[in-house]
This record gives sequence, structure tokens and C-alpha cells, in this order.
Amino acid sequence: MLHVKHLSGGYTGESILKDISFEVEKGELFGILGPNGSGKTTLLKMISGILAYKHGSISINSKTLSEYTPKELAKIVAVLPQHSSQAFSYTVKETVSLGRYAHQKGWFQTWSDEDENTVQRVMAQTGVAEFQDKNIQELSGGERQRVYLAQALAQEPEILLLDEPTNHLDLSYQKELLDLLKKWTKERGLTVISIFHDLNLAGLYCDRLLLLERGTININHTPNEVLKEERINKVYDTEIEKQPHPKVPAPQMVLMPEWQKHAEVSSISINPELLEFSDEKIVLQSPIPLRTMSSGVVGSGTGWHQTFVNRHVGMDYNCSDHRVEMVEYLRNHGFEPSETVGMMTAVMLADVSYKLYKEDDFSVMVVVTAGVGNAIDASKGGMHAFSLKPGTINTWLFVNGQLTEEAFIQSIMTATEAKVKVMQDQQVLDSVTKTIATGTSTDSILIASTQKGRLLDYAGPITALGQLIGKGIYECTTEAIVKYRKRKQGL
Ligand SMILES: Nc1ncnc2c1ncn2[C@@H]1O[C@H](COP(=O)(O)OP(=O)(O)OP(=O)(O)O)[C@@H](O)[C@H]1O
Repeated sequence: MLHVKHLSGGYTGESILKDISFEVEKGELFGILGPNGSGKTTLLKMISGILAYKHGSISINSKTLSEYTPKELAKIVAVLPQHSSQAFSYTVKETVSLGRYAHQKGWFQTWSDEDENTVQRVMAQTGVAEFQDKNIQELSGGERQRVYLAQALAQEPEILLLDEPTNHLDLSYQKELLDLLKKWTKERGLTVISIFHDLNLAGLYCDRLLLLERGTININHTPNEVLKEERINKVYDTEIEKQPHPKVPAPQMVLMPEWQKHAEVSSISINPELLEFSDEKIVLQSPIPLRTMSSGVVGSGTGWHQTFVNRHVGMDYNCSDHRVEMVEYLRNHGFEPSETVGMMTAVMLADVSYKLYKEDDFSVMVVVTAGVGNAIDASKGGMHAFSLKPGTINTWLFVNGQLTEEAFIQSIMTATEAKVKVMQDQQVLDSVTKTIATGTSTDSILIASTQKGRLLDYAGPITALGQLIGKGIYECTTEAIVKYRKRKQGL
């Protein structure tokens, strides 16, 4: 639909854009990215016909821009500029109605039913209909932005050009606008070409991205290819990290603030003195938020958490929604659920086993409560009826060091392997299969790291970290099981 070939040009004399070539298909949401001054607006101005170019060509539907009259072009291409402003004092509806100019016929430019319907429809779609009689000067920046979008849409264009459309919009209107643009591209075949400064929004919504660097194309590809850590670091000359979006397969770039990079390698260490014990709960309040990976009832998955609670419940604990109940429990006890990893157990908390294991420049603290009444051989889980009984092995592993994502996952593996070895050495049996158990039906684990100090890349059993984890988990789990059994036997 749009073909840009060997485009060069700029303002006076100097070429801002140098040999730009790309194509945009009908119905695409196409994003233009690039640092300040890289030529994004210049490119958009050339595509809309506002700015002449020196070399190359731009064609829409196989006709070059110069073959269109301004009115013909206005029927095909609508523009939402970066900083829309209007000297005249028009109402919202009058402003939107200006978008119908190219569609009006004859000398008197009569206002048809179609014009009226279109204007009302786009005002409703952009959420400005309710203040259509207000003067545009009386609106907020975000409201005004939506009015100009309505004006562009009233043109019923085939191509919509937008220069930072989410500028001035609050979060909900950013999402609404982009959802709407996406819908129009998919359902009506509208082609949208938009400049973005927000790489994450561009990555979430665009089919393809064109990254400009000093007037040339760095890359024109899918968001995942364009939004690569190394490339963005280099082009924007700043440090960012790429993270997966938690719900959709889109890249998200996060900034690395300077204060964090230069934060002191703190002397804070997670150690047994921070543990508080009672019959009802074991609590650890960390002086700093810790990076966590866990299967807790509350705070599961990956995140940052500062409070850790292992709560005792009776064997008869039965609740239709234990997550909601646990959140309430935490709140009632003065803990902020969003900052807490919470686990439950029916085990007597007095039988906890914990210890700090130290290496020269990092350390690991293990805290285990273990009940093996529900012990299960994981290779034969199918022979068990599904029931979630609260007798379980809860493992906390705190690391005073910096873990990579890989090390987090390996820590879970190494800890699990060490636990399985305890089950074997302690001859813990699965009561149904009579084979050696590998854990219980509801075991839970937490890995929490200070992310300060020594960088620990790996946590397999022969690495420095893995050795400490293997030893710590083995010793603490063994001790916890021995205590549990002694209590059961009334010793
Ligand atoms: N009207 C103008 N006359 C002369 N030079 C201009 C004009 N407008 C922009 N430039 C120059 O052209 C270059 C590219 O500007 P352009 O506005 O296209 O960048 P951009 O990528 O859109 O930047 P931003 O992200 O800051 O909006 C800049 O060096 C700018 O100074």
C-alpha cells in the first residue's frame, strides 16, 4: 500500500533522512522508533506530503504523492501531529467536522447526513461526544489529543499517520487508543503508521517496527527482533534490560536507573537473627526487598518481596479459597500481602530447622519445616487420589549474593534433588505405593536473593552456590524430618 524508496531529504540543504526504503502493507500497525532527532517526524511529514523530499519516491496504492491533488491525498491520508494546537476558538464538534473537508462536494460544501453520522460516530469512539459543544481551548491536553484523533478519523482515511499518539494521554486512554487503532487495522483494514517513544507500547501493539538512527534505518522487523537489548542500548545510548511481558508474548524494555547501578554493595545479610518464631508463624522481615522465585500460597512466581511468612494451620484446615483466606490473614496480622511470600503448613513450627552456610564472599540461609504424613513418590502420583492435605515440606532458601535467572532455576533444581536424597536416606515411604517418597503432595519452595555482592551465575550441584545449597538443604531437611518423626513417636 505504501512504498518508500531510496528517500533522502530534509529541511534547508542538509539531508536529515538518508536513503530510506521500506513498505507498509494494508491493515498493518507500523511503528517508527528512534532517539530524539533521528528523523521520525521528518519522515512522517514527507509521507503526509507536508514536506518535499530531495531524492527517491513515496507512493501510495502505486501512485506517487505528486500524482495526487491535496484533496485526493486528504481522503487517503490523515495526520495526527505531535503537538496539535489551534489558534481558532472552535467547539469540539466543529473541530472534528473539519476532518470532513475532503469529502464535501461542490462550491457550497453542503453538510450531508453521512458527514454528521461519521462525525458523531468518531466522537463516540474517541470518547469526546459528551463535550462536543465545549470550546476546544477549555479542554485538557489529553482531551484535546482525542479531539484531534477524532478529526483525523472523520476523514475516513486509508492511512492514519500519528506522531506519538499517546503523548498527553493517561494510562487508560493510552490503552484505549491503541486497542482502538489495533481493532481498526484488523477489522477495517486501516493502515496505521505511528511514531512511538514508548518502546513497550510499540512492542505490544505494532506488527512491525522501523528503527531510525541518525536519519538511516537501523532495522525494519518484528518487535521481538527490533527490541533487542544490545541494539536498543546502542541506538539510544542507555542501559535497558529486556523482560518478557507476564501475559503476552511481547518484549518489554526496562530502564536501569543510575542510582541502582551505583548502589553500595550493602553489608546487609539475611541471617538467623532476622527470624521470629511463634507457634503460629515463622516470620522473616528483610531490611531490603529480595528478588524471589517461589511457589508460596501468596507471592508466587517471580517478584520482589520483603516479608516471608510460614504459617501453621491445623490438620483440619479447610477453606474453599485458601489464597483469599491467606491474604486476609496476612493483612489482619499487619503484613502487606503484595510484599509478602506466604506459605502454610500443618507441621509444628517448633520443629523447624535452619542454619546459615557461609563461603568467603556469599552465604546461604536455609529454613525448613517438614511433615511427611503426605509423602509421595512423584513417579507414581497417578496412584493417589487428589487431595491437598496441609502436611508438607516448606523450604526457604535465602542467598546473600547476586543470582542470574539461570541460577534461580538451578537453585530450585539443586534444592529439590537434595530434598529427594533426604527422603531416600531417611527411608520416607509413600504410604500408598510403599516405594520411597520424593517429597509430599504440597511441598513449597522459596528462593530469595539480596541481589547484592558476588555474582553467582550458576547453582548446579558442583558450583560454589550449588554445593552450599545441596549441603544446607540436605542437613536442614534431615533435621526437620527427624524432629517431626520424634514428635510423632512421642519421644
Ligand atoms: N523545521 C526544521 N528546520 C530545520 N531543521 C529541522 C526542522 N525540524 C527538524 N529539524 C531537524 O531535523 C532533525 C530530525 O528532526 P525530527 O523532528 O525529524 O526528529 P525526531 O526523530 O522526530 O525527533 P523527536 O524524537 O525529538 O521528536 C533534527 O536534527 C532537527 O533539528
